[in-house]
Amino acid sequence: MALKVGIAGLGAIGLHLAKALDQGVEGLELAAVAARDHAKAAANLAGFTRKPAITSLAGLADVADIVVEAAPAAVFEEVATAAVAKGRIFVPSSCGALLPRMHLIEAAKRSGARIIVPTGALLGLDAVRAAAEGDVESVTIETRKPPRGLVGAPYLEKHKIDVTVITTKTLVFKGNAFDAAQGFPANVNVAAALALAGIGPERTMVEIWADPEVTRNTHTIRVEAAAARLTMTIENVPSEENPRTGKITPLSILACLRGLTSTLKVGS
Ligand SMILES: NC(=O)C1=CN([C@@H]2O[C@H](COP(=O)(O)OP(=O)(O)OC[C@H]3O[C@@H](n4cnc5c(N)ncnc54)[C@H](OP(=O)(O)O)[C@@H]3O)[C@@H](O)[C@H]2O)C=CC1
Ligand SMILES: O=C([O-])CC(=O)C(=O)O
Repeated sequence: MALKVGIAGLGAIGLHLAKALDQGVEGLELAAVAARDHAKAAANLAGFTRKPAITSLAGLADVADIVVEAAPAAVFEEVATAAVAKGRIFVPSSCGALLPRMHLIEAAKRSGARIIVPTGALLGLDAVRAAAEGDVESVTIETRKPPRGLVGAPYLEKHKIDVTVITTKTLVFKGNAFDAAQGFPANVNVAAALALAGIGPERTMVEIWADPEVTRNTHTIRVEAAAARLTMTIENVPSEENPRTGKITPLSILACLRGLTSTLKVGS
């Protein structure tokens, strides 16, 4: 029987994922979505072959085996708490919001839920996880975004940094992944995912650059480990709906969901 999928948020990630599931993915069925604006959601779902139910954020966990969170970080807790309490498979996009809520992992152990953080807009988490089974000296991520992809970040507002007037590449943040995720909740979920895959949010170091010379959201990770040295870069095409979000993100989550049911799964 197909696993039922619920999606919180129908934006750059959620709507693309919903469309892909509606087109048919073996072993998965789109059962429900949660949206802020139900009329807008109904319009977005109008052409779907099988219309999913529209529920509340917490209500997704009542009908879905797999709850995908693809909403603003501000509502993460509502989706996550219900999914974990009901023992579902929880797939967070706003994984930066998981860092200050590690109690959810203990709650998942009690309920039987699983929390599966997708690679999302990043790359190489298979190799980082493998390296972290041994000794790792350092993990860093350097993120370069067109300035418009950083607008609205609380860290920039707090420090009165106006990225819209930047004309040359500028380092706007340097620190650990925990602080990066708090200061840039809609911009560097990749840093949180990297931290969770490797050596944790305190030891994972992050640089964020506002760079008018780049057109893509570009992430370079560097790992110095006993078993290997890794340097990898991904250059993400920003999505039309949300320039902060690379187009690869819903594709990565789709690949992650396929991996939950497929007979052949490639990569760790
Ligand atoms: N892990 C990763 O690699 C990546 C993670 N992300 C993160 O994933 C999350 C989603 O990103 P993205 O799809 O680009 O964001 P969008 O802003 O494009 O979409 C978010 C959606 O959530 C909806 N929404 C807002 N409030 C609520 C609510 N209370 N209940 C239900 N739905 C709500 C919005 O509706 P409306 O438009 O009507 O307000 C919108 O449809 C973000 O936190 C983002 O930072 C993004 C890229 C990569
Ligand atoms: O990590 C994020 O939140 C989004 C991001 O940088 C990208 O999509 O390239």
